[in-house]
Amino acid sequence: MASSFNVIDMSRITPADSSVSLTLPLTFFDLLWYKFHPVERVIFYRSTDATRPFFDSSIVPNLKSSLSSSLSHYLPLAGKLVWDSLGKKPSLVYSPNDAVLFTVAESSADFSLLTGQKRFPAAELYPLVPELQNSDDSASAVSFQVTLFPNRGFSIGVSAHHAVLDGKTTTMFLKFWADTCKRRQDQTVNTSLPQDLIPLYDRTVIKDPKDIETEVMNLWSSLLKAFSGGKEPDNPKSLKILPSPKLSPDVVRFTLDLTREDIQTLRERLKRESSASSSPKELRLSTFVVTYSYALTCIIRARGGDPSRPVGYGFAVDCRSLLDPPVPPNYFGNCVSAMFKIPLKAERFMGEEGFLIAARYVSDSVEELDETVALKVPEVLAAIQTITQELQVVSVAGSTRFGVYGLDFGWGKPERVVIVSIDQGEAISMAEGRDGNGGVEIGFSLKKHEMEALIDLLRGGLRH
Ligand SMILES: CC(C)(COP(=O)(O)OP(=O)(O)OC[C@H]1O[C@@H](n2cnc3c(N)ncnc32)[C@H](O)[C@@H]1OP(=O)(O)O)[C@@H](O)C(=O)NCCC(=O)NCCSC(=O)CC(=O)O
Repeated sequence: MASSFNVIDMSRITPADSSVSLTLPLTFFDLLWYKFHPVERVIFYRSTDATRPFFDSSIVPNLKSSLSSSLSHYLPLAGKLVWDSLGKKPSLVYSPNDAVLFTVAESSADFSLLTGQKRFPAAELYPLVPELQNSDDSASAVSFQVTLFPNRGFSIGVSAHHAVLDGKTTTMFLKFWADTCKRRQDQTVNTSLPQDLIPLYDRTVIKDPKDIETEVMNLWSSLLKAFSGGKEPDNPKSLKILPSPKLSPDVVRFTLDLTREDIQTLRERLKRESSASSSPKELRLSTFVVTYSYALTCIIRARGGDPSRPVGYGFAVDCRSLLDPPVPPNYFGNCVSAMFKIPLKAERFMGEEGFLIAARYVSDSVEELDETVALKVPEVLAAIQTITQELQVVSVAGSTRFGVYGLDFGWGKPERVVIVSIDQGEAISMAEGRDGNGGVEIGFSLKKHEMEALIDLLRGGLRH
C-alpha cells in the first residue's frame, strides 16, 4: 500500500543573532557546482518515544531553536546565491533576517524498510527531502525538513546547494547543530563551542594565480549555450539549477553494509590476485580503494551488455590537505576536485581479473594525487560535459571520513544516513559503517532488474 505523507508546517528559521551582513564571493571550487542539483541527505533516528505529542512538544522545538542558534555561527547558510548585474560571477550574500526554510511533516512509510538492508523504491525517499528554492535571481544555500514516523522515529532531511558547501562543510555544520541541540537537552549549553566546528570564511586561503575561475565560467557559458541549442541562453546569469533527468518509477535503492572483515577479505583477495598476476605491483589498498573498486566492478558487471561499451569512474578529492599551504579543515565552502578515468571498455572489468584491474586503476588514481588536482577543476567540468546516456560513469557522493553516524541531536545516533541525490546519475554514496569499527556503507540507486543482478554480485563476491 502506498505510504501517506503530509506537511504539518513550514516556517522560516532566522539566525538567533542576525545583526550583521556577510558577502562571500564564490571561488573556482564553488563555481564548478553552481548549476548542479543540490546534495540531498536524509538522516534517520529510531525512537519509539516518537509519538506525535512528543514530536510536537520536544523534537521540533528543540531542533528549531538549536538551528536558529547554530545559524548565528553559520550566517551564510541563511543567505542566498545572487549574481550582481555588474558581477562576473555569483556571490553568497547574507542580509539581516534572511532565513532557511524548515518543513515539519509526517509519514506512514515503513521506517524499518527505509533504514534496513533490503531494497525499496527510491521514490519512498523523495517526500523526506526538502525543496531548495532556486530561480533566475537567487538560490537558497540549504533547507531542512523533519519528518515523523509515528512511534518508530523521525528523519532530518537536508538539501544543500553544492556551490555553497562540499561534504566536509555540510557535515561540519550538521555536527555543530547536533552538538548545540544535544547540549541544550543535557543542559550543558554554557560549555564552550567546539572550536573545530567554527567555520573559517577567509576566501584568500584559496589561491587562484592562474585565474582558473575565468576558465570555469567560460566553460559554463559554453555548456549553457550547448544546453540552449547553440544560442545564448535567455538569462546567462540565471541561478536556476539545471533540469534533472526524469527518474523512471522502477528505480530502487539498496545499501550494502560492508564490515571491517568483509573489507579485509576483499583486500586479501586483491593481494593474492596481484601477486599471482603476470605483472605483480604494490597496490594502495586503503579502505576507499578496496570498497570503491569492488562497487565499480560489480556495477559494470550488473549492467553487462556489449563488452566494448564505454564506461568510466570518477571520485571527489578533498584538496584541503593537498594544497600548499594546506587549507584549514574548518574552511567554509568547497575545496574538492575530482580524479576520473573516461572512457574505458566495460570488458576490462567483466573478466575474472576485473576487480584487480579496477583496484589498479583506482590505486593509481589515488597515488597520483598532489596539489595539481586542484588545477584540474576546469577539466572536471569539461569531463562532466562529455558524459552521455550510453557512457556508464560511476561517481561517488559522500565519504567514509565525515563521521555522519556521530550526528547525535540528543535522541541517539542515526539508524541510517542516506544520500538521496545519487539517483541523479550513476553515483554511489559512501559513509563509514554505523558501528564505527572500520566498516563502510555503500548506497546504490538503480533500475530494479539491474539492482537484483548487482546485489547477487556484491554478496557473491564476499563469499569468494
Ligand atoms: C581521494 C580520497 C578518496 C582517497 O582516499 P584514501 O583513503 O584512499 O587515501 P587517503 O590518503 O585519503 O587515506 C589513507 C588512509 O588514511 C586515512 N585518512 C587520511 N586522511 C583522513 C581523514 N582526514 N580522516 C579520516 N581518515 C583519514 C584513510 O581513512 C585511509 O585509511 P584506511 O584505508 O584505513 O581507511 C581521499 O583522500 C579523499 O579526498 N576523501 C574525501 C573525498 C570527499 O570529500 N568527498 C565528498 C565530495 S562532496 C560530496 O560528495 C557532497 C557531500 O558529501 O555532501
